[in-house]
Amino acid sequence: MLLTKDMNRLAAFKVMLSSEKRRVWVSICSAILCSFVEIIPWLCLYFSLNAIYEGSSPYMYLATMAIALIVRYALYTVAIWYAHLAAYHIIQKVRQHLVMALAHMKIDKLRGLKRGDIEKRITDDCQSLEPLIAHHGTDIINGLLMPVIMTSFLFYIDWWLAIIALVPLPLALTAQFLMMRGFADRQEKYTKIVSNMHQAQLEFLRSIGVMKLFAVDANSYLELSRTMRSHDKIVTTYTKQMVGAWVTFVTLAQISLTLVVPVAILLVEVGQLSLVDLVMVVCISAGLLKPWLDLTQVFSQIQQSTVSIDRILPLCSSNDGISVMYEKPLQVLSCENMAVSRGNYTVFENVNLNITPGQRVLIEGESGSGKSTLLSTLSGALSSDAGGWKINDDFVHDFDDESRSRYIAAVDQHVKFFTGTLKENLLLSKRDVKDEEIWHLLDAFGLKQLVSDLPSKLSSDIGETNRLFSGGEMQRLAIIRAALAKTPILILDEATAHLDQLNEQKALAALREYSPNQIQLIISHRYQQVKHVDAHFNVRSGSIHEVSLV
Ligand SMILES: Nc1ncnc2c1ncn2[C@@H]1O[C@H](COP(=O)(O)OP(=O)(O)OP(=O)(O)O)[C@@H](O)[C@H]1O
Repeated sequence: MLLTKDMNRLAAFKVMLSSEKRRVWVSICSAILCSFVEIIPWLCLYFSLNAIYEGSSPYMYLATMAIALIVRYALYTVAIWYAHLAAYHIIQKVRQHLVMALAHMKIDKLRGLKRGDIEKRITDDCQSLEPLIAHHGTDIINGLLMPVIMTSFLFYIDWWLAIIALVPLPLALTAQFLMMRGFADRQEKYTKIVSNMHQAQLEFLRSIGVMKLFAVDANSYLELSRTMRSHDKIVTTYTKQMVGAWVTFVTLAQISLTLVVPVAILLVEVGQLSLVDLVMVVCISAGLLKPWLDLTQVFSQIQQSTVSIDRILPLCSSNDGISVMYEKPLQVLSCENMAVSRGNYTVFENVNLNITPGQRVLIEGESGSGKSTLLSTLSGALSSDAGGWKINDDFVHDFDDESRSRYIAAVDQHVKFFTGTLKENLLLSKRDVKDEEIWHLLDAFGLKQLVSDLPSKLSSDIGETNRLFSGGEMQRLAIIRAALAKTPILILDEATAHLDQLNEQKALAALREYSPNQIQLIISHRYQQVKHVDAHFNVRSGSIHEVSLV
């Protein structure tokens, strides 16, 4: 499936349907046949009533009616079954496509997305394609064809009555059109508010622990209260508008019967219409415009589903610039005329640095001075406005994910481990590493005893909850994981903040010994304690100053 974010919703919907072409066609053809077959029981009823009226046997018509009903049921089942199968397959494919697109998204863009919003797009928005594909297609075919077929039957009985039956239609549609003007915009606004509310709810749930600690109640959570108030306001306004429009439309669309029956009785009176014709006219005109009535509801639901397509598309890939594979050995790491801003605030302008393999570089500065910003542009988490980091002569921001991760490993304060064993978590870089090498590092970082005491040692489960280890232990494990990747560059952004002085020294010494040629870029507030430093930079007032080593 080839969805791109530059597509419009119709093109995207076509791409989705064409990925399940066979099932979609079977469903459409069955639904069309089903609508045509539906006229047969009505014809049989008409002919059997006429047969009774004329004193002949109606059984042949009744038998045909029974067969037609069975065929109609079978066709309807096939149409709905195939539409559902197509819908489930398409949703699955769209979800897979989104996951792949997220996996290939540039890391800085990925970091710019909110987790709750991504979750909503992948779960709810994809799910709302289900009614669009599984139900609305067959509903529309049935809804459009049935009134046409039944009106043709009415024309067959008496064309004059058929015209009278259709009189309310233009009135109802005009009323509907006038009252529903601007509906699409309102619907879009509504979906946006629901999405914001969803996001605020997720944020609320995420911070509920802190709120409890400070005894803050739900009403004081500003974002949630604000989005709930907007939701309430918009729902009240829409309900008033919708109810008025709907009642007028339903009343107008259902007056066919009221108009047709008196005229039909008059025609019976003057002998132009038989009693059988009168019965049929009453039956048909009672529900004549009902399918078109239902369609208006279907179309408003379709609006909701198409808004979901609009929300899914921005996550899909487009040609954001081509990432290149890079394999040359690192000779020099440099930062060339780099400017970086965050929001409207320029953090750096014109940064120039040169670092050679084996150098340990210390970066310090006041909180908020831009240390993390500087190194986030190297790890790919942030993009620069101008210039950037280079490995040899090539900009790192042009590298594909795999190349970048072969050169750069990074550890920050927020350690993230995944569900799986300790060993799986330590070997995320997929390098072929023997257990002895892992044990060697665990020993050097003072964690050997701790892991030896675990029930399954390196194969012990370690989940997202990180229950097994303390903050400092988790940080050391994260540094070991980064070290095991054996990248020529390692970024440690406050990665030892939870460690005591002794363990911090031990970890940094172990790192140097394990990879003597590695460039180590270390951000630390306790910079006086970092040993064997080859270059020291102080970040201050949007620029970087080299501090002489004593
Ligand atoms: N998304 C953002 N939008 C606007 N400003 C931001 C954003 N993220 C960070 N900043 C600002 O950029 C500046 C640099 O932040 P950065 O995290 O690089 O500082 P730091 O030196 O690493 O701080 P610390 O030592 O406290 O971690 C800060 O003033 C911060 O408030």
